[in-house]
Amino acid sequence: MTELLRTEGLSAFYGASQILFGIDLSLAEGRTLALLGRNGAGKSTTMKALAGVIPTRDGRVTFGGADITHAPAHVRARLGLAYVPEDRQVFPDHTVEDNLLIAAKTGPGGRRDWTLPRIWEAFPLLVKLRRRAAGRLSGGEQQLLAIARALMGNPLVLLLDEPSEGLAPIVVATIGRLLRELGAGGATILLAEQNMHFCLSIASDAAVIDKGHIVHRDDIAGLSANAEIRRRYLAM
Ligand SMILES: Nc1ncnc2c1ncn2[C@@H]1O[C@H](COP(=O)(O)OP(=O)(O)OP(=O)(O)O)[C@@H](O)[C@H]1O
Repeated sequence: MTELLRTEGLSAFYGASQILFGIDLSLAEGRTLALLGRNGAGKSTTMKALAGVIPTRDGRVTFGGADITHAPAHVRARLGLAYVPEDRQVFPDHTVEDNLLIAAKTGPGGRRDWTLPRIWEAFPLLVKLRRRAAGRLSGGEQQLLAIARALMGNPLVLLLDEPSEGLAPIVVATIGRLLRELGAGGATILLAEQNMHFCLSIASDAAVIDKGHIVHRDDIAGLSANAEIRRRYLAM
């Protein structure tokens, strides 16, 4: 298995407050890794540090073998790391279609797997919304659009920060189905989530974060079977 993304001893701060304490993660091509933890555990901070939105104070991040520890966000994006933040950040005044077209580009190594027609095929819900302003979509529709927009850049890795958060169960199920299909199609995904149940049929691997430390690693089935870890770190 080819390792695509790796962190070693990653630490990050907000001002003087240390939030991440030596995070070690490894994501291999074609795998979906769920980064699970409670509210405030450090999931979003890890995703921001990987996306280059906040600086890494200590440690090392490599992507496709290249050291990107101090690379700015736009360089990481160009190398094929696509980040979908918790608040989605679609362009509210642009239509769904324009949001997608703005993001269209050939990926690393000339990848062109994702085009507008293929997005319409994979996201049938977006087809009838194509002329609607993104700001007028529901939260779930915006989440789908944000994932579709990330794919339009033909990335190597998707970083998804809590895609199920705050959404109705039926929408969560739609997003779950989509991520499962992407994974089955060979996508490589890092998925930050509080909701382990959402990850069960999507992720292959799991890492549990608590107070800025990785406290447990397993495959997702192993984590699901580990009542003690779930109770201690996921409150479930
Ligand atoms: N901009 C910020 N400035 C200072 N502290 C922050 C900031 N953002 C987050 N924190 C703190 O960092 C810690 C980790 O937050 P983070 O958002 O990474 O957690 P999380 O696991 O993603 O939780 P959530 O599910 O609530 O998003 C928390 O203690 C939080 O209060």
